[in-house]
Amino acid sequence: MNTRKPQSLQVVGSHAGLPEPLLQVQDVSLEYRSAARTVRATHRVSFDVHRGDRFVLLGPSGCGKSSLLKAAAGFIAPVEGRIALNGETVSGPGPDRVVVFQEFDQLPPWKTVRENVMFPLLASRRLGRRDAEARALHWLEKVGLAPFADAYPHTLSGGMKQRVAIARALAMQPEVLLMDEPFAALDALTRRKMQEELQLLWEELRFTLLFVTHSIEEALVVGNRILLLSPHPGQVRAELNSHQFNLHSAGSDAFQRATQRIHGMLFDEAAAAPAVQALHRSAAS
Ligand SMILES: Nc1ncnc2c1ncn2[C@@H]1O[C@H](COP(=O)(O)OP(=O)(O)OP(=O)(O)O)[C@@H](O)[C@H]1O
Repeated sequence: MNTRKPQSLQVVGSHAGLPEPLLQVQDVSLEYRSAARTVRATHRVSFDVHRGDRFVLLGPSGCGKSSLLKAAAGFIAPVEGRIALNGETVSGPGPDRVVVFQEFDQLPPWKTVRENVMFPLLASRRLGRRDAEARALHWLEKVGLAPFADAYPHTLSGGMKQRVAIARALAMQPEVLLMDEPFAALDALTRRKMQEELQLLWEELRFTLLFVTHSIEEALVVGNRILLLSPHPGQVRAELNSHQFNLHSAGSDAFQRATQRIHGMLFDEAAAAPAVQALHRSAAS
């Protein structure tokens, strides 16, 4: 658990001295094209995710957060720019990037909890049936659902379904776990509990996380780095270090100040300008 005293938010500039990023998003523009029109979802967005990061994409509805996550997953291709994992251009989906979605129906209802977790391990031919079953049970234990291994998804609460989806994703041991507003459909108490459980899992396993949310509080609690995106089409407003915050600092003065500052950067052009200038200044130095 992070017990460091909360400090003020730092705008991130240069990453000089850091090892090669695990996931690189370079000048990525994403578009949806139909015969009638073209929608530009993001405009030349760049960011680097390092191994063990809890990297959050934060911005208003429609700024292209989910589109960026889908592009990192390989479901959609950039119209300009490049996404690379371990230096290799992402050209399609792969078992090294697993997505947890918001929707509870991401679990096939005809499979038990155990079979749901086993399914990608078997489909990707990572493991044979016996090993897949052992691994599924291991991960169900980690998320506290081993007693429900033989249950069907419709008998579970929303939070339990999301735990199964997390177990299923982590069982694949992906290079990056991609989460698209995974707790947004849960009630406030369950959402907080799930954020805590995710934090505890990360403390234990140090996986790499790319997490989408439009909640400033959730971004501060979940992330160690936050990319702020402008309204549609999404462009980078600023990148912040937020490792000093966690569920225990939520509600503190420093947390409230950080929330207000981010709110200003996201929604108030005048407040955003100095942050972006600071970003450029430190990137140039
Ligand atoms: N399949 C699609 N076809 C056409 N346009 C799309 C499609 N998916 C997304 N868009 C558009 O792309 C833009 C970005 O959408 P996206 O879902 O990535 O934003 P978001 O930041 O995740 O929003 P939200 O927080 O509301 O989920 C929006 O203008 C949206 O209408």
